[in-house]
Amino acid sequence: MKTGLFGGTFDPIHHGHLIMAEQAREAAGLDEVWFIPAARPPHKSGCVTASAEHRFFMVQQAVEGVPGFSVSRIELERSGPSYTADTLEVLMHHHPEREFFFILGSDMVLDLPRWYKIKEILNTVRMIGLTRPGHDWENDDRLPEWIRKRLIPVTGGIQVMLSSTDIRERVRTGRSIRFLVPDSVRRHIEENHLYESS
Ligand SMILES: Nc1ncnc2c1ncn2[C@@H]1O[C@H](COP(=O)(O)OP(=O)(O)OP(=O)(O)O)[C@@H](O)[C@H]1O
Ligand SMILES: O=C(O)c1ccc[n+]([C@@H]2O[C@H](COP(=O)([O-])O)[C@@H](O)[C@H]2O)c1
Repeated sequence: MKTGLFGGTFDPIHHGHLIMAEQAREAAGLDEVWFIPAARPPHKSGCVTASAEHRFFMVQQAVEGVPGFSVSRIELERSGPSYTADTLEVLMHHHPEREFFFILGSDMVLDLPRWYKIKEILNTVRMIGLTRPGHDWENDDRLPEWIRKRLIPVTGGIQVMLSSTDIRERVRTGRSIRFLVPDSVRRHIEENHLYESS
């Protein structure tokens, strides 16, 4: 069974994430996509705003009732930085019958050389790299060949100019986030006064 793993901070999840997950699913013929909120994203320490539980809950709301999409608590139940290599090791151990793919946007593709145990990760899974406006990894010479050849590029699809940073900034300055995030996520943000102060 082909399973896409979509790791992220999801602070909060937005429609850009959902659209890219769907494009990855379609392009690589994935049977399932598991969203994996990072408890402590390795390269974002200090800039995560909502708690891991709030971020998990919002992802859960966003994927509820979507066939093939689900959310995993695996990184919330572990202490220390949420290294992808550690997550993959556990998942491969528990699900030897599955073929895993890791889904990421092009800004993160360019960050791959800095990841913990990146060689081991790329020996284990292939990565599905989706184009994010402003980050063109395919024409970027800085990306080494040994990483490039483990990437499945998804280009020419729908590109969404949305980021969690934009959403947080909109909430903080009292602007609308309607249609940028699922309604259930927007309600959770409002009811819990998330992102109202910087
Ligand atoms: N609009 C988008 N298009 C393509 N990829 C995206 C988009 N938004 C996020 N991603 C990808 O989703 C993954 C998780 O991203 P993350 O949860 O950090 O969201 P973000 O919008 O990048 O957040 P922030 O603005 O706080 O940095 C990363 O691989 C990132 O590249
Ligand atoms: O394992 C690493 O070294 C590593 C370094 C940076 C990011 N990641 C993972 O990449 C995913 C996207 O990260 P981010 O910071 O864009 O939310 C998320 O699952 C992170 O845990 C993983």
